Amino acid sequence: MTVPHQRLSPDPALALRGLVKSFDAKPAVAGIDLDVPAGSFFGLLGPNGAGKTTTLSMAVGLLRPDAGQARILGYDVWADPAAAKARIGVLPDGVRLFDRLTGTELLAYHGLLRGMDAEVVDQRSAELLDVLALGADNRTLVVDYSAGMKKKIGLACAMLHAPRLLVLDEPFEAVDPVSAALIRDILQRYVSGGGTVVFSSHVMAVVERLCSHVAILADGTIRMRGTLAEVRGGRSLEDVFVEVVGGRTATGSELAWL
Ligand SMILES: Nc1ncnc2c1ncn2[C@@H]1O[C@H](COP(=O)(O)OP(=O)(O)OP(=O)(O)O)[C@@H](O)[C@H]1O
Repeated sequence: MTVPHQRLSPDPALALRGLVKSFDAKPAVAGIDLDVPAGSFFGLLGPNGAGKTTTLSMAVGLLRPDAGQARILGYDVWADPAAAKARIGVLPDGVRLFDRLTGTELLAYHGLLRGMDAEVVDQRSAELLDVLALGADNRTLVVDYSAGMKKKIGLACAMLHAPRLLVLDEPFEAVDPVSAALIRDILQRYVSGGGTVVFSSHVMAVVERLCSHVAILADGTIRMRGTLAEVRGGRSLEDVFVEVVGGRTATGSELAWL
């Protein structure tokens, strides 16, 4: 099932202009312009090393670009970081968390850092832990969580302050199918309520199922973008993806020694 386009407003939730980033003179992102419509469920696809994490990190103010601009709901991420960051929730790559805390403590820390009322934090964090099946009274430290549980607590931290835009780096990676279905459901409801989600993924089925819009990245540039239907053009997303990124097919003679 694809999600219908929801209440798209004319101002993009996220606007990237001319983003460029190199590491040791090697371009990782080579000039990206992208508008993510407000109310959309936006999937960023690309092979390993395409520049997805680098792009999203620059988009949310975690990594300074060599050139270019990122605006979140009209606020420049680098010129007006407080206003921009107040409006987003981010699940970064690798989810670096203060992990010597329980889930409840970590959420309290995030909520209070954002200036939220302690009672609201308590009530929302209990609800998030419950909905994400992490257990509101779980005394396990986050450092001892499984990879999938860490993803889920990272997502809870990103959602706690009810941001208008969620930017999620591979939210479904390492997550079991039951939890993935749960996360899909939560995100679909969030978008139905007017929120915007941008996420990177390698899982075509998830992107096909959830996204209203898709962009395919390769070698630090956007190769294709549009609504899901436009990008697919009546084919499977996987076929389009492989064609766009120039997939290599095995001849059968490789690894003969194996
Ligand atoms: N901190 C860094 N230092 C040096 N090179 C980096 C750094 N971060 C990313 N790169 C390089 O930039 C390129 C893009 O990496 P990036 O992590 O953005 O890709 P990605 O599309 O997210 O890949 P994946 O799907 O494997 O997570 C790669 O060639 C990577 O090696």
